[in-house]
Amino acid sequence: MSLQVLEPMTEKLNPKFVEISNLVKAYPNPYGDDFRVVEDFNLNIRQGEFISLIGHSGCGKSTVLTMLAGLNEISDGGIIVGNREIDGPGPDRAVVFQAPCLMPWLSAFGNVMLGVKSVYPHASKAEQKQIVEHSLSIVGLGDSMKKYPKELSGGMQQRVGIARAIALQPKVLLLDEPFGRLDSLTRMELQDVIIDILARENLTALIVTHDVDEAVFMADRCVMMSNGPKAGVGEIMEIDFPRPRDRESVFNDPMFFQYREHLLAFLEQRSHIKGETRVHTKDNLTGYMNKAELTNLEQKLSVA
Ligand SMILES: Nc1ncnc2c1ncn2[C@@H]1O[C@H](COP(=O)(O)OP(=O)(O)OP(=O)(O)O)[C@@H](O)[C@H]1O
Repeated sequence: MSLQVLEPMTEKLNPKFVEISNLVKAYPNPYGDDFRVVEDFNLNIRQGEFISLIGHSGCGKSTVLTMLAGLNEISDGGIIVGNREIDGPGPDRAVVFQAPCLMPWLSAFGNVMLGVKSVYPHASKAEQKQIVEHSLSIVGLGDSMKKYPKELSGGMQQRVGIARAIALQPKVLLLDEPFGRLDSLTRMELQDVIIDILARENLTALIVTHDVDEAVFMADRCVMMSNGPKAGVGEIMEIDFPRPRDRESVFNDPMFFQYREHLLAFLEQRSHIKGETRVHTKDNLTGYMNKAELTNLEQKLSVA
């Protein structure tokens, strides 16, 4: 069964499936003027593309994601998803947060069903059940549907969170540090789950992450945000690894080292600069360091 049964996608291969234009988020401050967290943030996302959004803590990554989700009011500028300007949350966009926040009195099946019923109230009971079961199976919980959150590990709970999101059959999947609380093995497993789902369902996705390896491994483009306030897109780096991606060959590819080095160099050196967005392909990457400098920098960033 395909998750597109109820609502077939019509905007295939749209190069500007998501258009974020001159986006601003400003909060009023006690002095009567605005604290502009994000300003002139511009980004177009292709249908089916996977974007990773990376930047220093507090620069405004989650702010951009929640505005795209429709959960945070847009102060200025706008966001178009599939030819429609967004003005609030909608089933075309689903979010997976760091904590899955499951209803403790409902089973995994019940938690996923909750969203399906509200988004597809007119689908038959059999169709709703089929969507829930399918979503739980593709995240690897086919045998644990009847379990309650307290009977599930942190990783399994996050799988339910992912199933709940994809069961809504969104066009855009938004991931806000979804693996931040998980151990590295579970994190890798869930990265693979997400990559598989996106390939299968042709979903467009954006992940906010602090993990440079994750940003490179998962994405088609890494978008690096400049430091706030007034944060915007500092640089964009295209990741030229074929899909489907195989973890071992990606991590052993010399380009992987160069991509992550470039991201780290941005975080260290350029993230305060705001101006014209620089776009990098594998042929024009800059900012290389030698291995010792890189190790030094990684240690510094992990302490910060
Ligand atoms: N309701 C609010 N009122 C005022 N300022 C806010 C509000 N919500 C967020 N901010 C500010 O917006 C800025 C960006 O926050 P945001 O959570 O988007 O950053 P982030 O890059 O996702 O951070 P992190 O990586 O640490 O999660 C921060 O300086 C934060 O203090």
